[in-house]
Amino acid sequence: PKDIPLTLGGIFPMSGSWAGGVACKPAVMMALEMVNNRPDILPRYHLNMQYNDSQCMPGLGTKVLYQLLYDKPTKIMVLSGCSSVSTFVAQAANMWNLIVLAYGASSPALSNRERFPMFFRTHPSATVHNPTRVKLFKHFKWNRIATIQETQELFTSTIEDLEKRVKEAGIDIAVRQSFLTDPTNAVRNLKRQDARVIVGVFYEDMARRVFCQAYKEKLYGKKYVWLIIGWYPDNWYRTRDDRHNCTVEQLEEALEGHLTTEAVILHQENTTTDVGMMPQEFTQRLNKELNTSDPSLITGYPEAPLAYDAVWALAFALNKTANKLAEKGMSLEQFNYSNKEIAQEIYSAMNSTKFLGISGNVAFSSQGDRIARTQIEQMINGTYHKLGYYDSLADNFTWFGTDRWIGGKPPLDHTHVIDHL
Ligand SMILES: CC1(C)CO[C@@H](CC(=O)O)CN1
Repeated sequence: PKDIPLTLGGIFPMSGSWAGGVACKPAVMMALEMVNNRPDILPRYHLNMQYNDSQCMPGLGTKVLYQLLYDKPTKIMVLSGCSSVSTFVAQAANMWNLIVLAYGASSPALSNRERFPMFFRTHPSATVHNPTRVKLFKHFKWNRIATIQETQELFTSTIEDLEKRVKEAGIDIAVRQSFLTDPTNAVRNLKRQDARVIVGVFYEDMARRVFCQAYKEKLYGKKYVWLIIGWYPDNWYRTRDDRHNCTVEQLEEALEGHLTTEAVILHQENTTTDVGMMPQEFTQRLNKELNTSDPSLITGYPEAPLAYDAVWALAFALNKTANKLAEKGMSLEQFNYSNKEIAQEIYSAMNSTKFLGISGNVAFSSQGDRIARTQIEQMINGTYHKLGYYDSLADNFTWFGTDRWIGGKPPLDHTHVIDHL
């Protein structure tokens, strides 16, 4: 019987810059219930969780971690959300030999085994877009690229990673612009420097200002292509926003034809998974839990599969560890904060994670990053259309050929003589 308790620590952002805990906590609870009902997984153990709210703030998140550490019983692993909190929690928890598993952290800075020796995340790093961007540059023979970014660490490290990858591919980032809150000059400079293929990385509120400025500078249409992030909420450009003075129609005109990349974090086929239910069933049950008419308006709803799969990842890893320890006459309940040996066993079990979850295949890179597929879309007549997928691990590029261009063909990456004819 599952009568030995194992307790997880849970840190959830219930408010703040990314309140993803609102949808991710229910997903975690659902997974715990499912795992605890599986006699074949951790047959002797019952998984419990003590948790608290970080408000997506690193200081409060750290305080929550210390409370979890000092409150009995001993925690065996910690689940975390926001990048800013995970950056603090993953460094501190390591001092107590705790693995940290993040379901909502996208910052590229977290891909660093020196700083975060026992960190894993089911949420892909923001750099997951970059191999796909390079694949698109090659597909369209674009060798001269421009970038524009909001000055946030998340976007700075994403562009740095992109620069590394384009250099390897013999592609040149000829124009780089950044802005803090007002993109006017940055967009104007893109126009002056004849940017044509433009990668833009910023949060959605800034995206509205960028494209209002792009409209005014006429930095759109048949000679240009923008590649931006695909995880903004649908109709993000229709949101009322007094920080720019463009109409929705003007934004739509500037946005026509742009491309987006985003990680696929919900398994596309409704097939059986290794995690107790099919994707559609998960969505139905989560919608019921969240009890709202439009769950897609709840922050963290897209990431809920990542939180659900995080619990299964740790359950499979703890199960593997329990079996390994039994061979040595040891057991999981012997884990404590000064026991490196058991922590090392859990770490290597996490490293070899591989299962089909609600969010698709779950596996981690050597730096603990989620390995994920990306999907490519294009805005055509105001709505997003799927253009293809890219799996960088297998270098598998699926292209539907459904891309449509204002000038009837893809734009060139720089001025050609024929432009003037
Ligand atoms: C795709 C997004 C919105 C990126 O930010 C993540 C939050 C974070 O990285 O702090 C959540 N998921």
